[in-house]
Amino acid sequence: MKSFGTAIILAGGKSSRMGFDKQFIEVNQDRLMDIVINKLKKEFKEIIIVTNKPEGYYKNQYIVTKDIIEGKGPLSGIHAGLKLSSSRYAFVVACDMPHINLDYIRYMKEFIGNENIDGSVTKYGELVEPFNGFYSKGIIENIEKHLLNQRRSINSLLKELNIKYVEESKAREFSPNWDMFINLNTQEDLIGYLKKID
Ligand SMILES: Nc1nc2c(ncn2[C@@H]2O[C@H](COP(=O)(O)OP(=O)(O)OP(=O)(O)O)[C@@H](O)[C@H]2O)c(=O)[nH]1
Ligand SMILES: [Mg+2]
Repeated sequence: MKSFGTAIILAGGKSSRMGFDKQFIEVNQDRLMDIVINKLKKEFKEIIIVTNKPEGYYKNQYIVTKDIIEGKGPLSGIHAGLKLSSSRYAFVVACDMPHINLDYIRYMKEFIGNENIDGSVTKYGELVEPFNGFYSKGIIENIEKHLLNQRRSINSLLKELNIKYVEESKAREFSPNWDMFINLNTQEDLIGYLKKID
């Protein structure tokens, strides 16, 4: 089994704050998702999209799948993605995070190395950034138990697992303004992003 050959993109949310489906946002006629996918392809052989609209994708370039435990938020997506992953650790990102940082991804791979952990994510003050992180295929059952107990929080699950944390100061060396963790929740977020890339 490969160690780090897989990236999972979560695209099964309701986009309630954005008001239209975030997975199909277009930037200069390209789908934002395609920009994300094309960057990830440089570092990952296997791309898995976990979506609630599989019909919206061409399936020859990547794996397209749906939640198995539906309607429980991002952990549902991580769960379905890990099930199909052929790698020991999968990189997990949200469909609305445009600033994929390949240098940071490479750093995280080395940081994990051969260690036997449940995942690796980045600290942010007292909080953690659950995306732009690596998760082990070994936590599938942990996620199932968590969701069956009606617990949806990734952060509360992480507290129960063996996670290796990257310090915020280290991550800031790669992304001083924290861009690589920015996600587009609202139309204001999207407008701000479009202005910046102009
Ligand atoms: N597969 C899957 N992905 C999800 C689910 N809920 C959220 N996501 C994804 O997780 C990421 C982070 O979620 P949010 O930023 O809260 O997105 P969202 O839930 O669509 O947006 P809001 O409705 O505004 O909260 C996004 O990439 C979502 O597409 C889900 O139930 N299943
Ligand atoms: Mg949400």
